[in-house]
Amino acid sequence: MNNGTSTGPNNPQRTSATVLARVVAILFWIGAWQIASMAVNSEFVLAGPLDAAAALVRLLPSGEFWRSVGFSLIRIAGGSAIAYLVAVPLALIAAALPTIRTLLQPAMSAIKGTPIACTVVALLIWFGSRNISAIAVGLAVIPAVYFGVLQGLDRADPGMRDLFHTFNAPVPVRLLAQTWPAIFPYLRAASQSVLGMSWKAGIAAELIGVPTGSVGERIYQAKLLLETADLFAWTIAVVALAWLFERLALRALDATWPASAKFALRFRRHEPEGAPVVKPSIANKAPILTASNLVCGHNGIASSGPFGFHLRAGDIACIEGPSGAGKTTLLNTLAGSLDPVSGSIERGHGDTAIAQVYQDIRLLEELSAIDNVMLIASANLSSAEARKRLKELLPSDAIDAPVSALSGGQRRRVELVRAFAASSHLVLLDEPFTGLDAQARELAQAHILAHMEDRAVLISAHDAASLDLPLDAIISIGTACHTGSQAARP
Ligand SMILES: Nc1ncnc2c1ncn2[C@@H]1O[C@H](COP(=O)(O)OP(=O)(O)OP(=O)(O)O)[C@@H](O)[C@H]1O
Repeated sequence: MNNGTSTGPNNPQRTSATVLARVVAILFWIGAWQIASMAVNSEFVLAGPLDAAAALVRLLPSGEFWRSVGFSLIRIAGGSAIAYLVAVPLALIAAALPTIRTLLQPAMSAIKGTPIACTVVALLIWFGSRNISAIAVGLAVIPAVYFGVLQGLDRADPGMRDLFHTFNAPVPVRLLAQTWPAIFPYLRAASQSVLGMSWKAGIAAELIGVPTGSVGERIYQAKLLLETADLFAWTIAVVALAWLFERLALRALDATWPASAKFALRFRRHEPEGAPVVKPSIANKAPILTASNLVCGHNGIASSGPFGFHLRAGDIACIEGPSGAGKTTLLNTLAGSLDPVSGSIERGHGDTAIAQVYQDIRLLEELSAIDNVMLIASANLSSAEARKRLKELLPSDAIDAPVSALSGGQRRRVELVRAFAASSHLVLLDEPFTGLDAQARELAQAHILAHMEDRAVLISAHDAASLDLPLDAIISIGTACHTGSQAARP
């Protein structure tokens, strides 16, 4: 029976019960520690928690305590920060250049696999003891971050990569809005495991090198003088510092997404002053794009074609064919996301700019509809104009909400607005009306006609007759055999 009581993970009763259970568990172990120290009955061998707490209370007000903490904190935090600054760019370079990746692989694996204690002895000989913790921390953090980032890049969503590539987004936009979210979860997981460990590595290095003024030196002195209570007090302080450091660093990392995508809005592509949003039409209406004997497929295996057609400024053409005929494959080949199996695609302008609406939704889910549009839009398109265009197809309250909160049909309409907000010669639309009701479909078709200006538009559909658009050409793709026949514009 449902008595109205929430039983989910956010239930406050459950949360406070969980906290209480944890406190009880901690108290249990502190009690066990106290009983063990009372049984041993020697403060030198095993000081109890009360002795350690008393020692900590004695240490906390002393300037020497905070100077030692500051000494080690600067080196451990500094070593970690430098390690990130080295490892992230190295991973980006290694992901782009296989030779560099192969070259770095054994070095990173060796650093990762070598115990810190062994490394520290050599580091002491080379660099002395003063900054030993920073170097040891750097060596612990670099491989973890490097391999984490590399894994993120290897598993980056190829669809989002194609999106930024097809729309020819500037490099800073790609790095901040595509690369960063791809590596972010992997970097976070690596950071979670390595940041707490960095304190262990740093303090272990200080215990071996005993640099003057460090936490390691204070722990070493406590051990020499058999001040077990002080030893435990320093250990508690180090554990607390490591915990705090990890929490703050992870919070700072968490704050970077989706902030980085919003920051990327500053780097939108700038067209020359006063240039129209649409690229200037090609002289004499020469073809924007010509496909000759074009055979399309995946991994070198042909699935449709050969195609022969051309598209000129202002053309609206339809690729028509049943499910599985090869419409998406042809569009992705024209966009440059897939290589042709054979034949050629000639771009009339050399730099024929392409915008695309994909069959699967490709939006930055955490960003609003307006931010998704503005990220890709021509820098000459004002935010007010983008908002106006979105309002043609979406309710007002959907424009500033994260797109993850929109319906499938609404998200598709955001993609449509984005495609015509970008500066382009050719817009490829892959079944753009999927999931739209009759009225939304009508509005979407009107949006295309209102904003295509001098662009060519190539649109895929199962049946060209279902489109209420003035078509200049229909490219029909056959059924079972997947070989294409097409009617090029006369
Ligand atoms: N990534 C892939 N690797 C290998 N083959 C693929 C891949 N994607 C699609 N195919 C194959 O290519 C052929 C054409 O698929 P495509 O998605 O282009 O068809 P479509 O006409 O767009 O279909 P639909 O209308 O269902 O979207 C199909 O036989 C499909 O199985």
